Amino acid sequence: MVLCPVIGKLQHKRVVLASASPRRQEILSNAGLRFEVVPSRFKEKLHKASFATPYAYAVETAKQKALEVAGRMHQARAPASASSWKDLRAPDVVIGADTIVAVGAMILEKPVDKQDAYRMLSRLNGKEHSVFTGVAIVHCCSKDGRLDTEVSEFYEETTVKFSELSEELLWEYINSGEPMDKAGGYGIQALGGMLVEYVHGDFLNVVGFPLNHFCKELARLYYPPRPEDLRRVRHDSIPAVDTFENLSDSEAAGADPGQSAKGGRGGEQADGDRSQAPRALDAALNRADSRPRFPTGLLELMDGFKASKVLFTACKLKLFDVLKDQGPLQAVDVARKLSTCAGRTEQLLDVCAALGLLEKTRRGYSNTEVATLHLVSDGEHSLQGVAEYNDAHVWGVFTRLGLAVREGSEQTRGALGAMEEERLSQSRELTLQFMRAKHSLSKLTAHHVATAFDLSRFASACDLGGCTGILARELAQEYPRLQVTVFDLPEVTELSGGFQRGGRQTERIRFVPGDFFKDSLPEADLYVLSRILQDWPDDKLHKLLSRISSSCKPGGGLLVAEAAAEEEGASQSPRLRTLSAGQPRSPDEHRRLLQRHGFQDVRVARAGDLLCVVLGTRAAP
Ligand SMILES: Cc1cn([C@@H]2O[C@H](COP(=O)(O)OP(=O)(O)OP(=O)(O)O)[C@@H](O)[C@H]2O)c(=O)[nH]c1=O
Repeated sequence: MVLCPVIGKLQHKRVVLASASPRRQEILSNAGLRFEVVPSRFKEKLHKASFATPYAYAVETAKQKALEVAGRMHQARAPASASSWKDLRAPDVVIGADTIVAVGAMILEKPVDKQDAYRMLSRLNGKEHSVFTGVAIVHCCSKDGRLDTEVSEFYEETTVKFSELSEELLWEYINSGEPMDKAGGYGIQALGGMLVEYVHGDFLNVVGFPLNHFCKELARLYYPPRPEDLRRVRHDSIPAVDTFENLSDSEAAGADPGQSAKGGRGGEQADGDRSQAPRALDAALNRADSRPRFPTGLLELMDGFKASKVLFTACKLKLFDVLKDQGPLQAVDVARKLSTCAGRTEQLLDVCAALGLLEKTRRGYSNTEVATLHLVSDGEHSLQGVAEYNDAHVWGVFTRLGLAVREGSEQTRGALGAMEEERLSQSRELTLQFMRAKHSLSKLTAHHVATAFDLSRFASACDLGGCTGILARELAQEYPRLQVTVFDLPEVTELSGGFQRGGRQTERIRFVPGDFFKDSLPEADLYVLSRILQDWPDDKLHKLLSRISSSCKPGGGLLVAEAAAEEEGASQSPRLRTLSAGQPRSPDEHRRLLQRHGFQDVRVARAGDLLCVVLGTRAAP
């Protein structure tokens, strides 16, 4: 995965493709680049004879295309302008490209009509020619209202050989209409591919964009040190989220108490910051001298809470639901539908787009695939419940983290993740929120847990802390003989009815209220603990395992599914660890834990990306 980080360098920038070519758009979006399309109005009218080589012409045309768009967008943002771009951030990067076909010194562009296409194709017939694409990457920066640009340019050459083609075939091809919007009068990616005997070089370069060279150029711009560029270091934080730094409404102020001290970088100033050409910055960051490397990961961590809050807020406002039903929508229309402030809504939408949750095009904002799948409330795989619970509860719990660490008291231990415990004393609404969160997470993992091992030898199972019964349903579906008991606190089992869907297997599932620390456990051949141990500190965990061990018959089983830590002693990713009160454990540590409590033949398997699943058999006492 060499290319992703390179493309990722542009992730938080406003990138504009100054091209109407659908092929370029496709090549770049397939590569994972997020950008807007603003076709250039630059007329391809440079005097060809004044260029020493065909590629010099292509490069200059590409540059003029990109500069025209950068200039137009910059001007449109001027206060006097009536343009709809006025309120938008200026582009950080504008990409222009120009593809030409060259036979010797002759340059062929797009044919103007069928006769022109015929002239071009006849010239190419049976011969080798070169396809050049010139590319310009223009980094823009607004200084005192003036547009400052830094241009990187390059070209790529590919050699193409046409077969000997009959007149009839050429005309048939011309009449297909394909040649008309393509340099040299052919499209190698479609019917034109049949005319081609061989290609030497980058195929995508012929199609319209040399992706490989582009990535190398980005790597050159963003990674290696260049001593002449080591002029200054700037902090290029998470720009998209910075957008909210000058929020003045009370919610934002509460979320970021330190923001007023930062001196609120507003629109123009922030633009100037983030629009810096990357070379000076990144080269400086990678310098080989004694200065430390730029702590990008650390700074992202510092800002991570803002991104979470943006996501929670968008979910709470039902932003993704509105866009699912009615998108794409412009910011004002979203604001109208949500009854929110238009300016702030636009900021929220832009940040969501920068975070990859929304797509922004000229037609407006729409959900990305991940938002459609996981952030729309009624989706089968919706994680809205997790967002809602984290926002309503976990967020507040974590604000007491300092106190919890200092005092270590029972009341504040929840700040380290023992949500279960804290939930007990809370309201019915909070219990429901917790259940919705667990329900949506279980939906993601239940199938993996149920199928990590062949459990068909067990006739009955008891899912301890099984909440809404998602895993129980999956187990019952997977093992047609299996009777499953869901054992959870009375306030949970009481509310679990609201989460049930009908289905043949439900008669094999029963819900039993109880506390696994106090009440006797229902009888079962197999006990299941899915994402339970991580919520408890060692003393409670050993108490629970020893109770299970006493209830389990020899030959019975214990199936444990937990967030996976990579290896011995390795900690889990922060994403997982923040949910845990207990220690993160590696698969081997889980194995030893089960062995210590009388289980043998302990086997370990991975379940999806998230969980490790451990199965042990109760030895005879
Ligand atoms: C040889 C070849 C070219 N093309 C297309 O030819 C256009 C070149 O014209 P351009 O002037 O560089 O681009 P444009 O289409 O006018 O767009 P713009 O960048 O806005 O000027 C681009 O489309 C290319 O994909 C193909 O699709 N397949 C091929 O095999």
